[in-house]
Amino acid sequence: MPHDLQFTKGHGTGNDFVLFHDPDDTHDVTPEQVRLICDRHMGVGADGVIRAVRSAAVADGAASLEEDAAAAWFMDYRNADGSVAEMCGNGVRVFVQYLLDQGLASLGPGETLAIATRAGVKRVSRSADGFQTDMGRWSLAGGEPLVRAKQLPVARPGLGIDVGNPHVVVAVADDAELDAVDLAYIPVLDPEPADGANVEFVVPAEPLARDGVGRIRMRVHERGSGETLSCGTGAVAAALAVRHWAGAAAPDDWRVQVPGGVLGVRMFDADDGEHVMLSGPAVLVYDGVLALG
Ligand SMILES: N[C@@H](CCC[C@H](N)C(=O)O)C(=O)O
Repeated sequence: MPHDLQFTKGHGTGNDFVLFHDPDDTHDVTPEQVRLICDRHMGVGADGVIRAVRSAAVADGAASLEEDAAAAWFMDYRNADGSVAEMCGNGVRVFVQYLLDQGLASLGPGETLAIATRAGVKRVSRSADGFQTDMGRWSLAGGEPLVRAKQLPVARPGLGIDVGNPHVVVAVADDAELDAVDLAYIPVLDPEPADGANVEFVVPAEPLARDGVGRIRMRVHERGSGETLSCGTGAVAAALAVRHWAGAAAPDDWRVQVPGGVLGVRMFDADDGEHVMLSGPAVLVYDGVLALG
């Protein structure tokens, strides 16, 4: 049914989203509507749409409530092409800022807010650069597909990493090669993962670690959204991949420079094994109303 969509535009290091709340799951958007909202000429323009729904109102959210009864809000994330994604690392910080701004949640200093996602419960707290999110466990998954991309002179082996959603990280020769890759074209993976993948192109800094911190430059082609200025889960996958390639001497603290800014990634031991923390800013830019046909 046609209705006015009251939305907020926000971003995390330039990865931009249209956010709205639909507490009782009564105003979901169709894939066509998501494509229109995200269209930078015909709509608002965004890399994705984030709907805030009470966890109890949707099956995916109810699953998270079993994991943590405090995870009252479910982050329903859609890519710009209308497809559904399990998780968005930048999005979850912006989602928390949105919940706070709307008076739907509170988060004092030192407190943690549990957010339901399709990749399980993520715990967010305040940090010096904005918010930090415990992204939980990760795994090497998806093998080592060959990556071909426009203006990449040779096919290079990637590393498949699952951080709740699928990624393939590929190291390129140097900054010039990173700048030259044309991500207006979808990178080709061989073999192609069944559910597709976000593809990160990285250049680790030399020397790898200064002051115990590793530094990486990254560009990304996101599944369902194309090239974006940043990808939080991609930054996590990039740091994990570079540490994997570097071996035992590699640090657990990383700064990942993306076209839209800098994200922090830190690996740490938790009760159930190694977790990864992602930190960065969350900015709300403006509110608006869009007539949805
Ligand atoms: N930009 C996000 C990731 C969004 C989902 C991704 N495109 C997918 O399909 O998995 C981030 O910051 O993590």
